Amino acid sequence: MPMDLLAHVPGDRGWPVVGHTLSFVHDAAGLVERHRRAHGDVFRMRVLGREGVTFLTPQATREIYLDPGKVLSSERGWSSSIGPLFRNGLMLRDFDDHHRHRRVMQQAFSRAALTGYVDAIHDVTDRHLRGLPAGDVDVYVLMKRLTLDIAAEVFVGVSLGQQSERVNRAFQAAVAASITPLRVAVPGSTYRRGLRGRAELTRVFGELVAQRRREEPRGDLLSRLSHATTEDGELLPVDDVVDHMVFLMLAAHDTTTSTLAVMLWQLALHPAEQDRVAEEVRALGGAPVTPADHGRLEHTTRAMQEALRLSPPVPFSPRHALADVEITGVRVPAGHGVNVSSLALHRHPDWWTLPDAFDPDRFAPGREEHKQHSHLFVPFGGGAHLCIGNHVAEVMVKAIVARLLAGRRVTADPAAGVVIRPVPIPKPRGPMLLTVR
Ligand code: HEM
Repeated sequence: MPMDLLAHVPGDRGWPVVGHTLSFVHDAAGLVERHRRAHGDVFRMRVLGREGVTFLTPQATREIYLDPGKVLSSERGWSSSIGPLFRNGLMLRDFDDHHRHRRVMQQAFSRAALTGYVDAIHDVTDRHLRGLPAGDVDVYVLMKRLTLDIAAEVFVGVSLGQQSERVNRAFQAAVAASITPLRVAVPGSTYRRGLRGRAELTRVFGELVAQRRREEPRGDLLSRLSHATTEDGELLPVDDVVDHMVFLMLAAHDTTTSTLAVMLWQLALHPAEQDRVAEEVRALGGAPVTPADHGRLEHTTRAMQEALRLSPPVPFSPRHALADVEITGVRVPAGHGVNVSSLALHRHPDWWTLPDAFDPDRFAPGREEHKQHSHLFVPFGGGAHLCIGNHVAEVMVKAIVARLLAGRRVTADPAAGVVIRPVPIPKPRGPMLLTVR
């Protein structure tokens, strides 16, 4: 029997072969909470074939994200779930290679680029929501369509039109495949559908990158990335741009959809909070939301933070120890996983008042619960892999909420019993119905 190198870490190895994977997929929050209650803030788990240590303290989160010894691989951490499906994306690169690609990609996330995206986001949102009829609507479905259209027009620079449904299906198949426990491409399997979806996305983006390179640079993200250059003044190979774009769709689309759905749902359940947001967004007078407006939209900002706290779109950040490492004094031997969990940290009872309650004022001056530690509230991660799209996400979420709530009111039935499955990216298990008036 091989030596158990994690014997010093509390916890167990779960079921034979699958470990804790099934509980993780079906109830990740419950699984982590059960482990926390039984073992404290550091415990072992075995998920999707990776055996590792999960840390639930902000200090450990800081040490893991900053990784001063450069021994924690994001690529190896993420590849067991999204690897073949979202290969070579920025999060699936490490150290110098990651740094080189991130510098190139940064050109598509500069302040000037963001300014260009703002108007386009506003236009698509306006077009979508202008004709929204009063009545019941599934807010998750509505937001998913809207963010996909934004991704198509603002990021890809095309109206995907008839291709839109196919691209969306291909994309969803790839996302679903990323957490399926059965990771072999047998006919009819989720994993095989995912690999086919990936192939379809590669084809569509391959054609688009070639097209952008034949054209003059334009304002969309794909064009910026297609024309971005390395320090030596060279363009990235087409395959790299395609891999980055497919990954960006993953990183940008379901994350903002989930944030918007949770935020609007909570505002529907909390009319007084909705009033405060509505008053602020009406004061904008229909102008596009820009990064400069964030100061004026303080209630909107807190409501967004609270949605990100309760339902972080990236609930876990897995890493893989390439060498022996000590995190907050706990030894993790080389070859094992290391997990950060914003999902658990954001509701940790030692740090937050009534952690399950929607209470945006916990972020307000005077309380600022999130400031107890630099790495307690980490919806966008930290360190070298900090979300590159955080400003885009913020503008997008606020622009959509502003457009929706400036002239309308949303309500929801508190007894509807909406349950959100947190992994891989939060999604309601059934309809998430809002009544729009
Ligand atoms: C509310 C929305 C979003 C949330 C909560 C979010 C969260 C995150 C988190 C936590 C990470 C780091 C994961 C890790 O270290 O393991 C990350 C990385 C990343 N995000 Fe976001 N994200 C959001 C929206 C976006 C958008 C809109 C884009 C692009 C337009 C984007 C692009 C990326 C990219 C490219 C990375 C990888 C960065 C790197 O490895 O250097 N994200 N995101």
